[in-house]
Formats: sequence, structure tokens, C-alpha cells
Amino acid sequence: MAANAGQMTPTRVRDVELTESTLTWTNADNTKEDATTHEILFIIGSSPDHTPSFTIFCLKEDTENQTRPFQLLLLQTDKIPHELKKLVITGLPPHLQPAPNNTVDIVVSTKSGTGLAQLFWQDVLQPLLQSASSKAATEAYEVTVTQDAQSVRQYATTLKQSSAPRTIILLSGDGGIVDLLNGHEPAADAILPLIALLPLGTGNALFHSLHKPCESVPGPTPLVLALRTLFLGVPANLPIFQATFTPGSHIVTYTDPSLSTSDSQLPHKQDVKTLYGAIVASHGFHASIVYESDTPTYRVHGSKRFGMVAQELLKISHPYKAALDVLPPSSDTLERDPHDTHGYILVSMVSNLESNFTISPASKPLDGKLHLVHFGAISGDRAMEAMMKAYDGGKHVDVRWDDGERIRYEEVREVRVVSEEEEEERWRVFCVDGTIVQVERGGGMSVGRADRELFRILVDRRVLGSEG
Ligand SMILES: Nc1ncnc2c1ncn2[C@@H]1O[C@H](COP(=O)(O)OP(=O)(O)OP(=O)(O)O)[C@@H](O)[C@H]1O
Repeated sequence: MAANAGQMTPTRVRDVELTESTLTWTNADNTKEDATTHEILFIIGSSPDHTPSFTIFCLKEDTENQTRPFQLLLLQTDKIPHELKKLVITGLPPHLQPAPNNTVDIVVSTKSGTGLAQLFWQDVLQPLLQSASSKAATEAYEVTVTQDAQSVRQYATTLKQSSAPRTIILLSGDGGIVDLLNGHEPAADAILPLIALLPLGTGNALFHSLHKPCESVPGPTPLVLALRTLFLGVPANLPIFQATFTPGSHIVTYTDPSLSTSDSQLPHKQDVKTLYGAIVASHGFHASIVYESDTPTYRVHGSKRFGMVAQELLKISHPYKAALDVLPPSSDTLERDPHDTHGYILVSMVSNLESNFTISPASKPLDGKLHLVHFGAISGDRAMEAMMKAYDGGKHVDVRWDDGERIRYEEVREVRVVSEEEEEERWRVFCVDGTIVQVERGGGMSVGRADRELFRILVDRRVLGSEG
């Protein structure tokens, strides 16, 4: 469907001043208002041959306000403080301008996170794009609003029909990325579509990992950072990995056994051989948390849902029976891990699974390296201790207990996991960027870096500076 919202009229203001990190201004009725510099997105200035005029774009967020969590401010003024000049742009950057040789798509994943993507599109992004454009640009955007769990993949399959440059503004969590990656296989010489990610999911691992060098407390919220990247960012190839599964494996969604089985509760099963991912592939505790927390009942709790399910799983501390083989970066020989049972096997291409959960502290944005994080079938108390240290800047990677048990953390080229003798399906789940795959008894997964890229992604310039 085409977008067609009206343009937002900027508020005329004067006496715009900056004191430390507070922006103040005076309205036409002489009232004074303010915002923090962390709420400023960017400033659109008139072209040099016109009378100077600036529109300051700010986003105020109030997560407690259920009906109006987002407030976009457009302040029009003739003069801005000198310190703000670096935020001035002249309008929509080329990657956001719909043109015969540039397609711009918007994908709104309505069930991501706590379900705010559609409101964000209507109240923030659509008026923002419209107001930043000199013509009615958003009418030329194609908007896909998800109707079901297949919508993003279906959208991705349509991409191969065109070979022109394309920007995809994706309002979702990590699931939207994995769906794009697995719905689209471009021709070898195609111009890779460019993803602009607006983090409206729960964990938003890819977004937080890519923006790690830009995040600070106090500082801009993830959505402010994302909108700055949308307008001011630069494209980079998105490194990905490929997970290959044994025959009989299928993608599955969780069915809460305590709820009565109606049709809508039945698990949806879909055969799978390989999946591309950009974030993590796992088996054990992490995969089980993702699998068992993905219910409507848990989803309403936002990112707390992971912790709630983790508590339950820690009480059980299931020893996952599996064979783990690891290929070090500079070797051609797989090495068998000595453990027969495991608590946590996770291969990560990113540093963070949530903004404050640093699973792989050595991972740098876009470095394309895989790191293994592993522990054996340790007690719930020890697992909890390790997880808490991951929330403390990734200190879990140095944990070692007196009896010799430790967290294994190292760069890897490939990892193979084969689930052994697990009777219950519940303990035979694997996770690729939030997608859950259940394998047959004795089945498993191998993970290594993919030999090609499928998409580019917009990143903050500072990220490219910190590469390598
Ligand atoms: N209208 C819809 N009906 C049913 N399912 C939907 C709909 N829209 C999106 N979904 C599904 O909801 C899931 C949302 O996943 P996504 O990863 O975007 O959010 P999240 O799980 O909250 O965040 P994260 O993965 O970052 O923790 C996806 O599996 C997607 O396919």
C-alpha cells in the first residue's frame, strides 16, 4: 500500500538557545519550552540561496504513556546556536529519496516487541519523512504492514523481481532481519538492498551491537540513534553466517503446554535445511529461553520475558546431551569439546544480545567474526552468576570456578553441535537469530561464516571508524 499521510506543520519558535545539554526556545505565545540535546534528531536547513531557515527535529519519548509514547517536534526558526550547525542537513539523503532508479520500502512488523511499530510509523516516521522532503515523498514509498508471521519473508521473496537500488526501512526486532535474510537470495552481481533498522523488537541485538560505539548513558535513546542513522548514516555490507541443519529439522513456534490446545495454539512446523543469520546461533539454555518466552503471555513483558523464562529454566538446569566440535580460526581440524552435557552453546557474530547484555565483548560491529560462548551442565547458581556478569559488560568470559569448570570463550571458524539421546523435543531446539529450529533425535546444526553477503545496512559513521 502507498503511504499518504499529511505533512506536519512546524511550530514557529524564536530565541533558540543551548545551555550544556538543554535546548530552550520561546513559542509564539511567549511560553518557553525545552528538550535535551539527546532528543534532537537533526536539523534541516534552507538552501544557501534562500533566507536562512532551520527546522529542528526532536523526538520525545514517554514509555509510561500508553496512548502517546512518541512525540515528534518540528521547530522552525531563523537562527540556531553555532554548536548545532554540525547537525544541519539539506533534506532527504539520496537513499531515502524515491526515484525511478531508487526504491524505498517501509516494512512495519506489528507484533515485534510490545507492538509499537505501527504507532511509531504513524506518529513519527511517516510525518518525519514527509516533513523532511520538499515534495510528497512518502506517497512514493511502498509500505508493508505485517499481517502474520510469514509477511516479512513473503515481502523478501518479491525483492528479486527488481535489480534497482533499494532501501528497506525495517521497523522490527531481530526477527525481521532473519526473515529478510532467509526470504531473499539475490543474483551474484545484484546491487544489495540497503536495510535501515528501527529497533522496535525486544532484544534488538543487531541494532545495539552495531550502535555500541554510539550508545551512552545518559544519551540518546535507541530510536533517536536509529533515526539519526536513517538520515545521516552510511551503508556497509552486513556480514552473515550460515547454519545448516540435519534432515528432518523444522522451524517451530512454541506452544505453552499449560494452555488448552486450540488451533491458534498449535505449533507451526516448516521444514528447514539452512538458515542465514547475522546475530547468533545457539543450542541449550539460550535457545530454550528464546523458544519458551515467545508466547503472547510472556511477550507483554517486553525484554523482561527473557529473564522470567530464564528463572524457570535455571530451576531445571537441564543438561543438554550433545557432541560439540569446534574449528579454530587458523585450523582445518575440528576439535571435540570434552563435555558430554552442556548448559550453553552459542556462536555469536555480534557483541550484544540486548543493550546491556554483552555476550561477546571482543566482537566489533561489522567485523564478521564468530565467537563461541560455552559452558557445561553447571548448576543454576553458577549459570546465574555467569549471566549476571554478561549484564556487567561481558565479564562472564573470564569466569573460572575452583573445580576447573569455566566459561569457554574464543573466536571460531565453524561449530558443529549434534544433539544426542534427547527424548523430549523440548531439549532439541536450536536458535538462529530468534528463529527456532527443532531437530530429530541425533540431529544437529553446523555454523560458519557465509561466503557472500545478501544485504547492506545503514550504520553510524563512527562505526566504520571503529571497524577492525
Ligand atoms: N501481524 C503479525 N501476526 C503474527 N506474527 C507477526 C505479525 N507481525 C510480526 N509477526 C512476527 O512476530 C515476530 C516478531 O519478531 P521480532 O524479532 O521482530 O520481535 P521481537 O522478538 O520482539 O524482538 P527481538 O527478536 O529483537 O528480541 C516475528 O516472528 C514476526 O514474523
